[in-house]
Amino acid sequence: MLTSFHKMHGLGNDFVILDERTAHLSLTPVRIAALAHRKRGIGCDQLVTLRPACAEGADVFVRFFNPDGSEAGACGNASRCVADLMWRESGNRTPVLQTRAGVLPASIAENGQVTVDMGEPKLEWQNVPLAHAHDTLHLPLPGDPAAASMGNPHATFFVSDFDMLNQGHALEHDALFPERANIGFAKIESPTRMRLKVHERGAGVTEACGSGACAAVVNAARRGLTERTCTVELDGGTLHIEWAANNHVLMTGSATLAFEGTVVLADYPS
Ligand SMILES: N[C@H](CCC[C@H](N)C(=O)O)C(=O)O
Repeated sequence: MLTSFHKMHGLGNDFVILDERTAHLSLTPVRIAALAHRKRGIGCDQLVTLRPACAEGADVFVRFFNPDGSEAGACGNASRCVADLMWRESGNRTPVLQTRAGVLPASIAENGQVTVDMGEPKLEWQNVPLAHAHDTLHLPLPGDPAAASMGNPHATFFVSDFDMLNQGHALEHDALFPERANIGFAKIESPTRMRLKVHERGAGVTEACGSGACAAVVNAARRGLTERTCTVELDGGTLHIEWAANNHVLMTGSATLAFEGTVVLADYPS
C-alpha cells in the first residue's frame, strides 16, 4: 500500500511529513529510524506525523521524531513547515498547531515567511530537565552553558569559535541531562545578532535548529548578552527570534516544500 508524504525543510533542517489524519500508520521507532536513514530510507533530520487535533482551536496535532527513533516535544523548523503545509491545504494563513509542548499559533505572511509562537520557555531546572537542582543560567559544566526548554531540552554555550562542536555528542549524553539535550554553540556578534550551530539530540549537527535558536536567544538575553529580539544566523539561513513581553517566543523564518512522494511502509522494518 502506498503512503504519501511531504518532504520539507526549514533552512536545510529537513523533514519527512506523514499524514495520519485519515489512516493510522504503524510507525515504530525502528521504522521511523529506517525511514529517516539517508541511504536506506527517504532521509531526513526528523520524521513528522500529522494527526487530528484534540486541543480547542487547533487545526492539527503534530509529533516530531528524531532519526534515532526518539520523540521530541518541539521542533521549530518543522512547526513552520507544517504551518506552511496547512496554509497550502486550506488557504488559512493563521493555522494553529497542537504539539506535545502546547498549542502553537502560526501565521504565514504575504512574503511567505512563517511565524510560529513557540510558547513560553521553561527555565526551572526540573522543567529543562536537569538531573538535580541547579541554576539554569550557569550549568555545572566546563564552558559554563545556560539551559532552557522550548518543550525540548537545550543547553547553550557562548563561544568565540566553534571548536567545541565536536563535543556535542558527549554533551548531549551528559548525566546532567536525564532526557539528553540539544547542544547549541552561540557566537554573539552584536546585541541583536548571533551565529549559532547546534548538535541536535538524536540527530547530530543539523543545518538549522529552530527551537535551538529560540533557546539561544532566551539564554543570551537572560545573561544580558543580547536584546530579547535577535537575528540568529545558522548554517542553513537566518531566523528572527523575539522573546516577547508576554514571555512567548516568536520564531520567524522560511519553510520550503521540496517534493511530495509515496512510500511503501511495509518495506521498512518495524
Ligand atoms: N532534535 C530535537 C528535535 C528537533 C529540533 C530542531 N530540528 C528544531 O528545529 O527545533 C530534540 O530532540 O529535541
